Amino acid sequence: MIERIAIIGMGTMGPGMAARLARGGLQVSAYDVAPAAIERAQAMQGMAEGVLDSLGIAATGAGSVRFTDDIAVAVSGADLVIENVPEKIEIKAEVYRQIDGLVSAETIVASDTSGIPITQLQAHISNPARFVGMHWSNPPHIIPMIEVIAGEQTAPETVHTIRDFIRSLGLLPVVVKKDVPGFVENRVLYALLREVVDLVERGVIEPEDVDTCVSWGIGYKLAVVGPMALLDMAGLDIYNSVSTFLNADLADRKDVAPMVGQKIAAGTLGLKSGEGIYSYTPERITELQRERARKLVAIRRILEGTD
Ligand SMILES: NC(=O)C1=CN([C@@H]2O[C@H](COP(=O)(O)OP(=O)(O)OC[C@H]3O[C@@H](n4cnc5c(N)ncnc54)[C@H](O)[C@@H]3O)[C@@H](O)[C@H]2O)C=CC1
Ligand SMILES: Cc1ncc(C(=O)O)c(C(=O)O)c1O
Repeated sequence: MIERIAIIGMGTMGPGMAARLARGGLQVSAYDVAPAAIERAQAMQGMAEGVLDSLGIAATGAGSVRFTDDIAVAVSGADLVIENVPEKIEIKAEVYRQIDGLVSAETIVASDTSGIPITQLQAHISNPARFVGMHWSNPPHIIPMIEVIAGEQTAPETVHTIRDFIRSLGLLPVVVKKDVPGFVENRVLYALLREVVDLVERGVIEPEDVDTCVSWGIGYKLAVVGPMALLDMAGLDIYNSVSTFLNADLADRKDVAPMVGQKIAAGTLGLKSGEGIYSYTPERITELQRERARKLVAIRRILEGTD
């Protein structure tokens, strides 16, 4: 039974995850190596709780989030540790080395990796049978789908425990059957992102217009009709006809588009640096976060039939 959870890494994903798990009645310990990240995560709890209220997610039991700057305190007695540090194998491996001697043989260690194969990650931990991929989607307190991925050495019961645990929280587990890079969600997303970056780079369309095209075209529709169901809605004959001339013309570069490297070299990373594809003032960032949360909540409530 999972009751005590440690989250290692309180950056973009950790704070919302902590709030959502606490709302499910869990005792959450939240740790980060950077004191500023802990402070920011503490400050964000109120906002995340407000969003959970507006989603109509009632508290099940007396869950809590306790912040600590000591990893040993964080993982002590944990039934589940969720590693949530940057997407670099060496950083994740160092965390596994640190927690290895601190957790029990029963503790499940899960990684929120966006797509590093679980088989590669579990090579760095002494109990790989209890190691599993648990890939949340951003913002994690709002998006209900979580991918569950086994590596070659993950025990089937570890996958079942995490899948059932996610379900018990009222969330939607999707078990990915093969440990492919990017799993499923990010393979689909990155196929789309490669194409839109290529279209903008080639001057086919402006960034604002591609956002309108995707959000109000396929994006809006896909929230209601999944891509496999969409094939039936359009007709497989249409898909076949379009694919015969279009597939050969789609972006297929193996490296990352130069536009992205140029922006990173200029220090323009997106919201976190105030400029990326678009420019943002600090006020606009706060406004956007509120507006996006409000709209995602409204759409989710409609899709769930609660509004
Ligand atoms: N940002 C996103 O949209 C999503 C990210 N992910 C994945 O989740 C993981 C975390 O991503 P983000 O939250 O975006 O990263 P982030 O860079 O925003 O935050 C990572 C946090 O880890 C902390 N950290 C670094 N080394 C540490 C260590 N040794 N011990 C403890 N804390 C440490 C950093 O101080 C930072 O606060 C990555 O694997 C990422 O690929 C998964 C889903 C969505
Ligand atoms: C750009 C990007 N990359 C990775 C992820 C992820 O799920 O790991 C996301 C996300 O939205 O969650 C993302 O937007």
